[in-house]
Amino acid sequence: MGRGQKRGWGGGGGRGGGRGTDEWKQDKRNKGGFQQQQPQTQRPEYRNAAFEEYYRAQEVVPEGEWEAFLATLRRPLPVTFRINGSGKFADHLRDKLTTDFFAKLGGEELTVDGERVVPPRPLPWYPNGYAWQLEFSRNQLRKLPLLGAIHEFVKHANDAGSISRQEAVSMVPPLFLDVQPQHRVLDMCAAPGSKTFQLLEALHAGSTAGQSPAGYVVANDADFKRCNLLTHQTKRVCSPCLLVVNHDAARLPSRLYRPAEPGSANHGVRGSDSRLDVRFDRILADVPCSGDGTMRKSPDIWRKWSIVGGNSLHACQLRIALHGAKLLEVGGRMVYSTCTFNPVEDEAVVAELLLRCEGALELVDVGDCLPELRRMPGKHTWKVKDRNRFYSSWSEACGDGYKLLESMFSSPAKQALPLERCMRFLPHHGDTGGFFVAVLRKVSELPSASAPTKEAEAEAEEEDAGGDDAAAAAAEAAAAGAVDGDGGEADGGDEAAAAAEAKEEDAADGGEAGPMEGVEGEAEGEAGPSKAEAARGIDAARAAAEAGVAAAEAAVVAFEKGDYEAAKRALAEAEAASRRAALAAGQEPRKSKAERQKEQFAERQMKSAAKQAEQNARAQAKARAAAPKRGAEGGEGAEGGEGEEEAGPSSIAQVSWIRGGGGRGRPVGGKYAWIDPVAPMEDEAVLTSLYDYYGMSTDFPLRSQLIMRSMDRTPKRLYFVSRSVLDLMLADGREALKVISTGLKVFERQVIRDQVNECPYRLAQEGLPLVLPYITRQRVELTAPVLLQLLRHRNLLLPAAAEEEAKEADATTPAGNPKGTKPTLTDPAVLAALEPLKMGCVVAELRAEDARALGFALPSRHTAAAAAAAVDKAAAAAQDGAEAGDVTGGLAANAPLAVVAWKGKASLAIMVERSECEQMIDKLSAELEKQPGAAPAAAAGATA
Ligand SMILES: C[S@@+](CC[C@H](N)C(=O)[O-])C[C@H]1O[C@@H](n2cnc3c(N)ncnc32)[C@H](O)[C@@H]1O
Repeated sequence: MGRGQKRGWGGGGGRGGGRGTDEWKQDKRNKGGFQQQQPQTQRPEYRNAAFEEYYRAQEVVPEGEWEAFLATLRRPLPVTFRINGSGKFADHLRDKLTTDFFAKLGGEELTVDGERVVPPRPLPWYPNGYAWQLEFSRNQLRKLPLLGAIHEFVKHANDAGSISRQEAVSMVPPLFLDVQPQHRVLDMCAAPGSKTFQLLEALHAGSTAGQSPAGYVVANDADFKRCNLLTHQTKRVCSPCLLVVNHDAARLPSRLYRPAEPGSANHGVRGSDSRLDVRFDRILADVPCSGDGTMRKSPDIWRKWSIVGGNSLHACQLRIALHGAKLLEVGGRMVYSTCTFNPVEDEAVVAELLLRCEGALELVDVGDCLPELRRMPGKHTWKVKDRNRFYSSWSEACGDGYKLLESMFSSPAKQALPLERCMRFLPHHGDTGGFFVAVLRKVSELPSASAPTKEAEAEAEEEDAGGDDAAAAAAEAAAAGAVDGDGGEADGGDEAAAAAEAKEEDAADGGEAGPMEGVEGEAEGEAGPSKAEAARGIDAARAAAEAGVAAAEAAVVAFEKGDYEAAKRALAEAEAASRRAALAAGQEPRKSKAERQKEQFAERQMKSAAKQAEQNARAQAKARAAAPKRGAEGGEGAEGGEGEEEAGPSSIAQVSWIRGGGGRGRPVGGKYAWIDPVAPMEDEAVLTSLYDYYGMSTDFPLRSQLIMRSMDRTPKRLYFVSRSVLDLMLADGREALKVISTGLKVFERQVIRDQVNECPYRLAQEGLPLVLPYITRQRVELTAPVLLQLLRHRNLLLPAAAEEEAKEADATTPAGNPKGTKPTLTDPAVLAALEPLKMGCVVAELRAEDARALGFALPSRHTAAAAAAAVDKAAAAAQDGAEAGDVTGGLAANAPLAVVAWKGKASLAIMVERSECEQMIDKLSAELEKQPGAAPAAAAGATA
């Protein structure tokens, strides 16, 4: 496809430099992820002399390939996607795409208006043929119905979570990380979460429904809003093993402290807290970068590119990488990646990291892995340029260079490192974007890390005990400001402030000088205030921010009392203090992140107070009303039950621990008061009703691993967290971790007004694969045709109600059909099985016999002990290098076919999103059609 042509499913049109942010914008603009290319006349000219001069000089492109490199960069990016999960369903999707669609396109010779249709191709290096590349022009899409059908299919699959659209080279770093189910994994710069998704999939590989792997993934991003996006994007993995946190990656807590239990001999004794050194087996440092490898997707970078972007991010990237090295377990693996070609952000960071770690970290030779993935070896020498000229060495630049750091330069010591083991992916080699990946292994403790001094430890405890959340908030605001809204360029002042505070954190963290030393100093020396100035700024920032937090807490108290005027005054005070904190931290007097968060928090409090008052009034009115009202019955209508919470001060839950925010109902406001809390569900009445109603085996750890994200006694949703994630949160008694989200939604509150409500919670479809094996009641098995019928119609009348309907239905339609007759459940075996079940939530699942015949996962029933044993077995097998099984559990895509449904008086209705239903319909009917002698009608399911 030539430069002037429009691509039907192209990237393009993105604003700004950062790939992460740009991916986010694309996702927001176009849910299906397939956007139309802008007409060429609206495009900027794809030239940038500074870019060309810089990269010609760096010699990152092999001799003779420069024109091909530039030409490819100027073309839009083909669409690439990967199939989520693995095992039968993933294979089914791949095979369907191949046989039903791609094969029908024929070979190379297909043309539309003389333009060749590029055949879809699997990415040859991606395992199992699960990743594909498509490249159709808009004209082709319009004129060739089959391409339109492919477009629709892929769009639906994307919506339903069966595939993920992701840039080809962005799929690479997780593949080199080699995550196994027992690993503690950290994704340092995770939003919007496409790689976190892959990491979670790898963690769950080999587990079956009902199992949680022993490991976990901590996904971090400095940007609060993007953390929410990350939470949303990774929801589809349905994992209880994910913890999303919001920190500057270079300041992620490396130690957690757990106070002695109340009642124990040491309770309240200073210094008696137990300490957990936070370490990870796998770390992905996919750092913020100048993003010029994404030019094909974000052509704006052609216009914006300048040398400043990469140079100003180098120190931040190095700080993140160094902190990653510190958090890495000995024997563990870390992948450092960027989407830039720039050696200053790539090899320079890796080389400096290796030198500072003095042999504790080494580059892994992955030359044998993914041999079909073409790559260029890393470079040993490169040049550094400031706004004036190129320099070949630090000695040449140290007097004259503008805002340059020694760590940016190559040196004889760096040249001796095996930097050729780094990998650079060039766009014209695989028709992709550009990327850089280095795979590192920690072979010993970092220098000086193993023996922090006594003073440093005492200092660290002092610092932690002080609970300087305000300073942390100010620092995080500064750190987050280091990347502009479009995900790329550092702002010198913010960067320096963040760096200064990072230094403070390092001291508090045990004074591990060694490899960390100098990064911040250099950044300060060149780009920001002096150390003394920075320290004074921090003190002032801390004082102001503490005042801000106190005022915000006063605002919360006032809101809770209903004194809105006092609350507004306190909020104004909090805002002013927050502005002072930002100024003192060396930021521009624009609104800081902390300010915005506090404002949003206050706004939420205001809304929640108003809602509470309204609910109170409603509850009172309801109590006064004598006559029972007819309630919603089943199906989507029943979801209205969510608003049925009682209100008032008595509705605040009393729990044994809280992490994160707390807000309303939390006596001291909580460290991160503006974030939803994480607290255990400890209401015995609710727990008992869950166990009883669903007949859950008592070894399923609802009592310890069910959490809520609000302090209401009747929270709307209940989430299940894996033991490993829970342990991490419990170890964090001082709330060093700023938890944004965790847990897999397993129950949702559901109250039906005219029905005795035996259990106030229905199951949530996303948590079903996890809990179903432990459920012994309220399950009904359906034959494949009946399940298909239910999925298609969503609501099936029960016979008695159907008779009523029929009586009411007068005469017939003009076509002679009975008027008003709705799809009805008539299968006697299913009706008999449904009969003894209580009204309310039920699980409708494909019966074992049909599942076996059609090759689906069997409905499973097992105990927690058996699941734990299976997890251990899988972990041991993984450690021995055995292949993971072909079933990936914890992922809805590979669970047995089952849906959350509602048995009402008149009908059986399912409570599953339409797009998910469509995927199930597709899978089920495809398998039914394959059955010998299957009539198309049978495959289509009964329609009456
Ligand atoms: C390249 S994007 C990450 C893309 C992501 N790994 C993915 O595959 O979806 C870089 C991310 O780093 C975040 N970020 C920037 N500075 C950071 C810092 N100091 N600490 C942690 N995250 C940071 C940005 O908000 C952005 O989301």
